Amino acid sequence: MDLLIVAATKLEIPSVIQFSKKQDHVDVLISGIGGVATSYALTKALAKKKYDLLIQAGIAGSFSKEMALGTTVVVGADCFGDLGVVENKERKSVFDLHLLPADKKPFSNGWLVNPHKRLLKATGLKTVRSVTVNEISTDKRSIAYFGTKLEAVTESMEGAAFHYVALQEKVPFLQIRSLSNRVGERNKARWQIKESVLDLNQTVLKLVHEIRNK
Ligand SMILES: O=C(O)c1cccc(C(=O)CC[C@H]2O[C@@H](n3cnc4c(=O)[nH]cnc43)[C@H](O)[C@@H]2O)c1
Repeated sequence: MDLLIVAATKLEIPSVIQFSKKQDHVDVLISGIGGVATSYALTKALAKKKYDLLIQAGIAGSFSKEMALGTTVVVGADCFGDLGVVENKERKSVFDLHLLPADKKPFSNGWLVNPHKRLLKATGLKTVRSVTVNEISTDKRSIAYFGTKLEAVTESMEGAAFHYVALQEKVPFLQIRSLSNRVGERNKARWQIKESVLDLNQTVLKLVHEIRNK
């Protein structure tokens, strides 16, 4: 099984990188931060080589007040959270604006849904919704919109781009995210980057072993 592990930065997957160096069938792609960099790097990688599974691994902001930082989750559905307009203090998506039909492939009701339910279940992780943004959310209205209205648990800057390319290219995929901070918390002293990176790497490595031994 040929596996590609994608991360925005090297800092997020140090142990996975070390592990992949000793493996013939595990490649790592450091895509860069953001959706554009991720789409470009992943599309290029998939044009060069056929993969059986793609795993995106990264840290993320959390909208949940209950889940502990350092917890790792799997993303069942992602969306481009800030693709649209804020008009009279109200956020509207490109689907609300009727610029794009909400069910136009690869979207399902505006979401980029992971259809590989068995894979999601096999992770043993909590499956959550996530939003992808270009601008990290800091204001209360955006946080309430994404966390309460869209019921997202995590926020990243790459997830939806990863889902979009994987769905379009019809390659099975998993997006694994570890909660490093509460969305809106800009004091990095209150982030738990070390803990989330550790849990993320342990989780991804365990998952890779399990998938390959099936
Ligand atoms: O400073 C460090 O030591 C360090 C270690 C690992 C990763 C980083 C990053 O800056 C990763 C950036 C990456 O993280 C995602 N992220 C994390 N929190 C949020 C958030 O609240 N809202 C949106 N995205 C978030 C994002 O995907 C970034 O690409 C630093």
